[in-house]
Amino acid sequence: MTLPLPDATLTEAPSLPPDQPFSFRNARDQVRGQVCATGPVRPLDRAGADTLADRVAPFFGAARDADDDGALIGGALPFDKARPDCLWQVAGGHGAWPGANAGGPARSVPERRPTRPCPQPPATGYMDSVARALEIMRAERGLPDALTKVVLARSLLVEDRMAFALPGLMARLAEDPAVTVFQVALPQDADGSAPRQLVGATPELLLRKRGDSVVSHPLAGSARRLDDPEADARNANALARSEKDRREHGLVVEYILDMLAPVCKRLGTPEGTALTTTRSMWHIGTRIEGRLKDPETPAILLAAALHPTPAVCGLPCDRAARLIRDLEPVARDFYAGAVGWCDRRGDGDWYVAIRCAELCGARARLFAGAGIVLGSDPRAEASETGAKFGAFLSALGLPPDAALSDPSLHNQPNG
Ligand SMILES: C=C(O[C@H]1C=CC=C(C(=O)O)[C@@H]1O)C(=O)O
Repeated sequence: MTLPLPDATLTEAPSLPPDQPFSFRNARDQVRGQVCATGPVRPLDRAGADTLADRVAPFFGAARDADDDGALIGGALPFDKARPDCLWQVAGGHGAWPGANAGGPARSVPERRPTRPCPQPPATGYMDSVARALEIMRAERGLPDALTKVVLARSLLVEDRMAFALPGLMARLAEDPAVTVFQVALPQDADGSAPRQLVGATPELLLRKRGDSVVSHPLAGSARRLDDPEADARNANALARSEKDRREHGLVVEYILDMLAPVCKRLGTPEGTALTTTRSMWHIGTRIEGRLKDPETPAILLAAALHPTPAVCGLPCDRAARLIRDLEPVARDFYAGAVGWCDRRGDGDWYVAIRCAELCGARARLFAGAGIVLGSDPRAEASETGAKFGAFLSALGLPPDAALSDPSLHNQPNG
């Protein structure tokens, strides 16, 4: 059973707007690949996605008068769209990149090493949840409304003696040019604890909008990168040929195409499906391109409509979300939500909030999930989530395979 999240309205302390409400850096995008909020900063009233259009309307309404003044809305939408989001309205996006202050040439080596991560749930508990989801899928096979996919996550708690230093962490995450490194300031808890930040290095573009053009690049189906080039290539080939992974991926592409079709006059996958890679993971990816019927539709609303895709939730969406709530012991909050920004023209970039952690002072809670479909193996899915922690763990100064050393991941296949 997931521990319930506290009611945000009761527990949040009224806090000052943060100096750095959000920043994004994508090394491969030369045009708008770096967006770092710059003040003055105003929080948007926090509520669920059903009121998002009304809450952002004044921002876009001002566009006609301001005629593209550089102002942005950005931040994070939670995994559960009924929960309050965390959005900031700022004067512009040309502020300082937090990672630039990291200093020192050897960014890959942080000054201190935190304690060993504590898995929640332990790998065995995660495997039990995967087995339970598979049981449900097998029992429902062929029925209308049958559960066909659910993305189950687990978390690692990492504690240090002193607060994590954001600049060094972000600089180390940004060493991989294949990811978008991001930081979003989250609302502070009422107990006056340290400010909370969502920090990550996501490989997955939920939605990019420029004028009437939209792009989404869903990823699903994964394999771990290996140091040995031959073994690494074998892993990639096995992933490309895996019927289970291609099926797991196809469900996400189909879902996004179905969601975008009503708002697009043209829509397709001109590059087809291909393997993509970060420094630590192989993924199956498909670039989806479309032309909007109404180019004024803001990116933030399109992203909120698409989210959560079956890359983070499952199918049918509401049933998968309920199972996630029942089986995951730690509430996701903003993990597996969406992070991004949007300008007054409605252009913007929104990413799937994965390969990330919630930082609060000297505590970091990392999350990683894996898509479960018929044919998934609980131990392999637990290992996959272990591998997905790798990039963030090494940015924290821990061994990237720290979540893979659990003995239960190396026993004989479970039945
Ligand atoms: C849910 C996560 O990854 C998603 C994105 C890419 C590949 C995935 C997979 O193969 O299961 C997941 O759908 C995560 O990293 O926490």
